Amino acid sequence: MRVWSHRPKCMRKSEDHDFYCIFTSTAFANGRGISIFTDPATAKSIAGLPAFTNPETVAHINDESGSPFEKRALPGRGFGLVATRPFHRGDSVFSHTPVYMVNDQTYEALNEEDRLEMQQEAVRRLPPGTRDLYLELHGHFGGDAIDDRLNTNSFYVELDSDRDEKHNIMLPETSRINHDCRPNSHYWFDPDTLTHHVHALRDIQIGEELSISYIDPTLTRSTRQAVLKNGWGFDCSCSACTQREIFTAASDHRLDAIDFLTKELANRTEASTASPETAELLVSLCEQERLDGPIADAYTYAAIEYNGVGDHRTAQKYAMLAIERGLLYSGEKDSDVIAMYRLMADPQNHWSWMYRRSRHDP
Ligand SMILES: C[S@@+](CC[C@H](N)C(=O)[O-])C[C@H]1O[C@@H](n2cnc3c(N)ncnc32)[C@H](O)[C@@H]1O
Repeated sequence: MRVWSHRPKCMRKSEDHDFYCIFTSTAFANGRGISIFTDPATAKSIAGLPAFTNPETVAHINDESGSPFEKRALPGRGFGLVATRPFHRGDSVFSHTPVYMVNDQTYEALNEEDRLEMQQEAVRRLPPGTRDLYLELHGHFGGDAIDDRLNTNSFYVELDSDRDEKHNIMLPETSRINHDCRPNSHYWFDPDTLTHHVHALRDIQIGEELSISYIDPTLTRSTRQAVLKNGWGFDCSCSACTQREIFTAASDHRLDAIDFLTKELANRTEASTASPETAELLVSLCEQERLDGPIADAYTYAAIEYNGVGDHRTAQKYAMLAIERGLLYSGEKDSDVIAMYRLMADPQNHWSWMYRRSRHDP
């Protein structure tokens, strides 16, 4: 069966470069449609994914009937999404398929003028309702309207971790969620079903704005603010950015400690001084910093460290916590989440069993 609804349109910079083409399916995801600007080999592997070969996997993904939130104009932040019913931690907010995907390599591989022309064609080929969703998005930088919306709203994803295949994807509904450095929601992308899932990271009250973090929330305040200003053009006024100086200094100090401890825990050589206490301190700092997503990594380190010294019960406790939080933060296919399922089921046969012991034993 033919996958693409239009004949792919291809361009390349010169004969020394590869072709990059627009591949469109107007039927994808029950008629939502998708345009993909990538190389032919990647398009071929995308066309072989369950998202395309088994349309049922994405037939109901973008259904927002009965959505527990509404789009509202919010002072100083444009539009945002506000909860209309309470969410518990772990509740699904929504899931969507991208309407446009663009390979990162197109910036290198095509002249700027050609790249912009191709993007315009990619959006033009979408079904009218989907095209409108794209065009209605907020643009921050000015210039080419399609590119401006891409730069303001896209999410960066890896399609295949074994290949250097980075793509920016556009999800118009998810792009309505504003930023907070201590967000109440987080997302992850399933490359097999081409589906982007958003979940509540903590309980959310009726009337509370849904938020995600656009950046690494473990950065210190001045760095977070600079990245947000450069990348999205706003001065962050979230509670972590606007607390009194003495609280900011304490927060930055904790964030520096989180960075230091994480590096120590990631060091699996005999030279590492990491221990269960190191991991406990990391967990505690993440709690104090309200890092409800990154704490998944701290739980993972704690499980490994406890298993590394032969305390399998505490290792299993942290593995369970890592799974619960990791499913919200990184998804079920994440390698750490999979490793924690394995450790939970059989700690003594996990690679980490007693691995720190060799450091001390003669
Ligand atoms: C991905 S869009 C988010 C939705 C956007 N508010 C809208 O109206 O479509 C990103 C843009 O939203 C605004 N924004 C997001 N989070 C914000 C925040 N915490 N404070 C102020 N503006 C924010 C900025 O203009 C940013 O460039």
